[in-house]
Amino acid sequence: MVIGILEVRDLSYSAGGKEILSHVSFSVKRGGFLTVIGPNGAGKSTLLKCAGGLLPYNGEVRIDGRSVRDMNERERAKRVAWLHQNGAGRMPFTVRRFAAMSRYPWRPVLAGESEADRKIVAGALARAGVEELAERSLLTLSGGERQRALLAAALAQGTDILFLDEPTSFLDYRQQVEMMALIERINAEGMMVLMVTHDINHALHASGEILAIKEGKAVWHGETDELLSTSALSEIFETEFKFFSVGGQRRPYAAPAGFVS
Ligand SMILES: Nc1ncnc2c1ncn2[C@@H]1O[C@H](COP(=O)(O)OP(=O)(O)OP(=O)(O)O)[C@@H](O)[C@H]1O
Repeated sequence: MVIGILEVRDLSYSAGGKEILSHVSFSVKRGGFLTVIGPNGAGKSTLLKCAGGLLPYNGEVRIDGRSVRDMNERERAKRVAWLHQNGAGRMPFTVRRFAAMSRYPWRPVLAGESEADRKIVAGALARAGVEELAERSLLTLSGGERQRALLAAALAQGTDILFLDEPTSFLDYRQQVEMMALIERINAEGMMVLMVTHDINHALHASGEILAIKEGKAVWHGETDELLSTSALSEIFETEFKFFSVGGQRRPYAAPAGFVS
């Protein structure tokens, strides 16, 4: 059996007198790409927050066999970088400064930026294509620029796991294409990705595996190709889906039948 870099076993979470996640289990291998899909309010973001150790949970989450519960914040930040939904992009820092701040788990407390930090930050800005924005304030960036700047900061953090919560929300089509291409490139370079998205086509085209959550329970988990050959997608979203093959594309596109005239 292949042991994943990220192992989630029997994960449950309750809040406000309600069970929001119920006994969810999955694992993601080193360098893998798993996307979590499901209807509004299914528990997807909560799942990400629990798996990243940001919320208290029942069950077990392990990274390379070590319980996330036993890690302090710096230890977790050495392993998992985040792009949060409506993330921290409204802070009054330049893109370079913000990316430099994300080196903190690797620095002794109160230590300044080292030459190695500066090189890593420069590399991250280049990988995310935001070198030209380096001295711009995050407050002045468009939505797409801000997402790339935040991704650069996540890369500068130097982790091998990336959590993405709706990375393309509020982006126009060109920015979505560029963002997803960047995420796929980062994954191809070896970063494990756990992504939540409402865009089923981003899930189908970028990820190796898909996990569907509904009312806090895992209702489907498998390789992305398997999802294309069943009625699972229609059942998950309770609306019929149709698939369209497009020349040159590895996988078909999916659309709710109600959208297709
Ligand atoms: N602290 C809390 N107290 C009460 N209810 C909560 C709390 N946190 C989350 N919930 C509820 O849990 C459910 C799951 O929320 P979550 O944000 O994880 O869903 P989601 O699948 O990411 O939704 P969406 O797709 O709409 O973003 C929602 O009904 C939400 O209101």
